[in-house]
Amino acid sequence: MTPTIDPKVPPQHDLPTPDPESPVRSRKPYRFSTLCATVENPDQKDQYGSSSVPIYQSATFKGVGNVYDYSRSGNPTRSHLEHHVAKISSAAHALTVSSGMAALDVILRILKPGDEIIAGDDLYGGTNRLLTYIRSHGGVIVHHVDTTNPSSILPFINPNKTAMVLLESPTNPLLKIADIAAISKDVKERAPDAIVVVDNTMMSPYLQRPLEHGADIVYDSATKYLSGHHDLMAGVITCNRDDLKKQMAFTINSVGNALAPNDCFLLLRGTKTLALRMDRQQATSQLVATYLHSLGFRTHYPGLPNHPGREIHERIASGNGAVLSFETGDKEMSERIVGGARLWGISVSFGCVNSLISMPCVMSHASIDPATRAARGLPEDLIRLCVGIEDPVDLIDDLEHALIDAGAIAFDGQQHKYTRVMPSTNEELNRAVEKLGLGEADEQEWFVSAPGKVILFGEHAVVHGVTAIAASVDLRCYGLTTPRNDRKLSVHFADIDNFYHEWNVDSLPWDAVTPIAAGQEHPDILDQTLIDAIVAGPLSGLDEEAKHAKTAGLAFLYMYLMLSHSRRPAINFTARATLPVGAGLGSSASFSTCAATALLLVNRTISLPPPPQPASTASDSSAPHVHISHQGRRFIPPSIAEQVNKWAFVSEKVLHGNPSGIDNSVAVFGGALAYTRAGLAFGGKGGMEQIQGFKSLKFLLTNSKVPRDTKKLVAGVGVLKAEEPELVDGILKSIQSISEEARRALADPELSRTELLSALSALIRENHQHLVTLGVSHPSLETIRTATAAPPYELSTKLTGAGGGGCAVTLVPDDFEEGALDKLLAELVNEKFVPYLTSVGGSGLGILSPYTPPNLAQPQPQTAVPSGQVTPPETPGLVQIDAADPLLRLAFEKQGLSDLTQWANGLGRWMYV
Ligand SMILES: Nc1ncnc2c1ncn2[C@@H]1O[C@H](COP(=O)(O)OP(=O)(O)O)[C@@H](O)[C@H]1O
Ligand SMILES: C[C@@](O)(CCOP(=O)(O)O)CC(=O)O
Repeated sequence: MTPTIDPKVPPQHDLPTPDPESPVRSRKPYRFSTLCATVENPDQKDQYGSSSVPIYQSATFKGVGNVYDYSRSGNPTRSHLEHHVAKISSAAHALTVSSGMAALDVILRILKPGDEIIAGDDLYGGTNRLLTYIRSHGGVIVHHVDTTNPSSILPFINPNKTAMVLLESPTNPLLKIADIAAISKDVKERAPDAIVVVDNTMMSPYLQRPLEHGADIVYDSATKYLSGHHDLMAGVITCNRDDLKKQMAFTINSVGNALAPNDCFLLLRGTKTLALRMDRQQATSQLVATYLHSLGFRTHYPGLPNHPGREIHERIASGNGAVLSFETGDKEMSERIVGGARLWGISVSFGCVNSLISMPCVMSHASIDPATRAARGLPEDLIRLCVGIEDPVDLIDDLEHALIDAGAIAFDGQQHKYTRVMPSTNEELNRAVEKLGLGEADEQEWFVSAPGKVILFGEHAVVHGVTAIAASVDLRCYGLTTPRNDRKLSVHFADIDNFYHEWNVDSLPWDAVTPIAAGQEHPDILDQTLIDAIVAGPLSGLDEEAKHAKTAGLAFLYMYLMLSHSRRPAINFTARATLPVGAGLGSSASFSTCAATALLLVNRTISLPPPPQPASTASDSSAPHVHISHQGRRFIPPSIAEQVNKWAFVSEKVLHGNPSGIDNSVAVFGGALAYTRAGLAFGGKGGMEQIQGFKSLKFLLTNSKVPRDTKKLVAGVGVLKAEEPELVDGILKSIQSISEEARRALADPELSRTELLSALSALIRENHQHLVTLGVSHPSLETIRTATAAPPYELSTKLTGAGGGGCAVTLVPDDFEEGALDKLLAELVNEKFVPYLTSVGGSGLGILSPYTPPNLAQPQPQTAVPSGQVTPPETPGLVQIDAADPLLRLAFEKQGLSDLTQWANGLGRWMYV
């Protein structure tokens, strides 16, 4: 596919600049508005000299071999229009069809199954819908990336597969800027056959001509500025390449979606005033944007000095257009503003001479499901304004009235002017939670959590392919990402000596990253080059004493660099856990799961399914039934859980060298699992299976408080296995049969409760002895074992996790007397151990829903309150919030550890795997 026209040389137009009349003063080429107003086609002179192009309202044309025969294939009014559009677009060819979406459809039909498209992630809803359709019905692979960052496209360009890159700039409705020129150059260098397509509707050919910046095809919804009056629907396509024009003209003729003669006439008339309308509309837009910005609303308009893409936009376009959007901080307030405006008509679309107001999330972008909207950072409270040609004073006056009536601004007697009424602190906080995941480039907030684990049988042996049995514990790690606006990345590990560190995003070792191609998974082996680059770069200045934080930082940075290569978001990540760190209860896996989930969400590698349906009422039997009782369990689909699990395993490898994967699997999936490492399967094929029964068992976990190093302990068993293979193999076999026996006992309905408990007790003692032989016990663990085994307790205890210190787990029978338990706990505490009576088998990975109304001020009570009893108000816990800081982060970091879980649960609805 070689272009027959050099796109760098604009084609000559048929409205020639008149010859110089004087040798000293030459005539200049006609300017845009002159071209617009002058509809002339030397090849189509009208026989009567009509001043306006006539409407050839005829389906057929008589005769054989004439220029026109059937209006589906060609019509004189349409030819006039297409000639005119090509002229004002500086294009060799123009085609006109029945709508902007019809234009995109014609363009997309160039693709074949298996082709790949790279498209933006802030696209018009209709474009998104059509792309989704061709993905599911046309076998075309669509990658949505942040096109406002040219380097985000690079990892997705495949010289053999990328067939099209679809851009919008400015995007609608967030007005983000894509560098069409730089992206076109990058694409052409890497995939010369790929076609760059630009939706230029927001700008029109007056303000931006992407063909001049390297695009191959440009299309406009001519329903907007080109026609200007919202009295017709049309789409135009322009290009310089003959081959592309031929192919698209073939499609138009085949499907019959060319623009009808009457609409061609109206569109031709509309284009004559394009420049005049646009000049007025964008001048007023600048005034409106400045007005809203000065009131303190977050306003998106490329004409504002703080617009992040302003410089690029000025390079590729000659004006800022007449669409802008702003955020109020409160969806209901936005609805009141939109409802209160009179001159601004509530309507979808834009480009009309009349001004319009809308809320994209409930109108033009409603066809994008809420989860995708959230993932792509479209704020639910966003108001879009499309400015018309009315008097600017009237427009601003009307908007001001709507803002006042909605309570968004109020008169400040001291300042003698209207100022913004900030949503109250709680509303701001609610908004902060509501914005979880609703981030645009600089707005990612996700709150996630994952449980720790207790291994009942099979630790260490599981590394070598033996089946292990583990369950989640009700102690959790929490992770929160919040946006930063200073191009920095920071981590705050509150549990590791309150470690905090920040880096400039752009100075991270990006060059050392080999991005993982779309659709591929992280390889089994870690990228040592990247690890070395992180250790030698961002981690090099850190204090040697911060060893644990450094390892956690390494795991976090490794995932950040791999996952954020295209987006490079500036964020803070804070982790806090109610779990003891490094005690054998899987703190590293729950941390890894939180970090992996947050990074996958921030980078939009995963996005949540749409919000749950509202609960059905008894009177509405037709509504889908929703299980309120499961409290969001099973909301996160297995595909997302598996992806998180893979990345959590990557992080575990960074932290532990050769982990089995059991800890992260429990942290992600929750419940109780029989887990066998894939690839090594000792007792059969690898995999994991949920097992029931643990929830009803009572366990005592005792932290010896002796620090240990999982990596070294796992490596130590590896060395022993190499040195004494027979001994270790024998132990592995025995542990395999212990796990199998435990699984059988738990699943056996015939076994009485007493028999089950005594079988498990025996297996616990046996397993512990094998771990002693493997050399991973510790005197402190033996002390705990002896104390719990002594009369009158006579309980069975084993070490759990890597051993060498850390925790021991003790099975507590149902009928174990409470007084005896208290006495045992007191003895353990007396020995300076920390006992926990935990419950096991609860939920795995949780993500705080971005959909539900949050409840920051009043955490949900955790226990059921008998009816009739008044619940005393909970202490909000959110006190002393520094308004300058991101509220949610501050509240999270300040929350007391003992209340952390209750506080987090009270924030809103958690969705679990
Ligand atoms: N809440 C946390 N914040 C930051 N890093 C953590 C956290 N929890 C665990 N880690 C990382 O995991 C390491 C502990 O792993 P490990 O010794 O295996 O303990 P565990 O048995 O609890 O998983 C820590 O040194 C740290 O690097
Ligand atoms: C020893 C081992 O079986 C469990 C490690 O648990 P922990 O790090 O002590 O929580 C190692 C593994 O399975 O990766």
